[in-house]
Amino acid sequence: MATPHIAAEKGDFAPAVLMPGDPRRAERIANLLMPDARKVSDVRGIGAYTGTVDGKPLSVMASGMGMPSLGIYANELFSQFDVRRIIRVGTAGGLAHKVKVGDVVVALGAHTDSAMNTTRIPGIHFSAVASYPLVAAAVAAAGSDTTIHVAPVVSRDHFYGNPAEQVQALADYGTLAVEMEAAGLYAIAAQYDREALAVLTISDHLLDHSQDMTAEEREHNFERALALAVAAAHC
Ligand SMILES: O=P(O)(O)O[C@H]1O[C@H](CO)[C@@H](O)[C@H]1O
Ligand SMILES: O=c1cc[nH]c(=O)[nH]1
Repeated sequence: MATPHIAAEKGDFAPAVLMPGDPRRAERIANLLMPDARKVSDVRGIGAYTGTVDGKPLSVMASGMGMPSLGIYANELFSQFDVRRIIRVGTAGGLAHKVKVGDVVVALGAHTDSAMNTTRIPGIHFSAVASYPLVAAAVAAAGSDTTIHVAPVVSRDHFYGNPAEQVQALADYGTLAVEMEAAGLYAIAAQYDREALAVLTISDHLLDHSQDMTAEEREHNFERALALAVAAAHC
């Protein structure tokens, strides 16, 4: 049955959903992966597509930007459409010297400055972690590629204004990248006893902006991350 934000029926979604932030990237991914893709929802311009990859069902749907937006879609997909796993295919800013623009980060866990996870379990600082089988599948698909990293990221409520001392401290603690959704996704998956992973392409670097991707490149440059995401979706 349709929800306030998804105009589809239960069987319209595959058990695994790839979820970029950008609706245009979602359409591009669907066209790239699934010649048989059909649009199953388009509420608020957030297109959702379902088809098959190598005979296996897959859906692609954008989250919009930030945890509140992703939270709406993840909640509805897990609770109303029998979705079992969501794999975010996103962009992120590098915040440590060991990652470069164009590298891929498989987000093992996600620190956050958002209150959304603070209030989940009273008195507890919730740990937002990826699902191990999905991490393992993505790592296996990465092979020996040294530009693919497996590490914690930070999910922030603000895109602009990363305090320099916070960036340094996060890097000192092994955090490689900043984005805006993974911590929310991991927590919602845990809430529903489902699986989640974020595979992030580094689109810009907080310590050196000389190689930052343009808006168009951010829409297009995701193929390597996509291969890992599909491996996780179908593991
Ligand atoms: O490229 P996407 O997947 O949207 O991810 C990143 O880009 C957006 C900010 O430009 C935020 O959603 C952030 O998490
Ligand atoms: O949240 C984000 C996403 C991409 N790049 C950033 O610097 N921050």
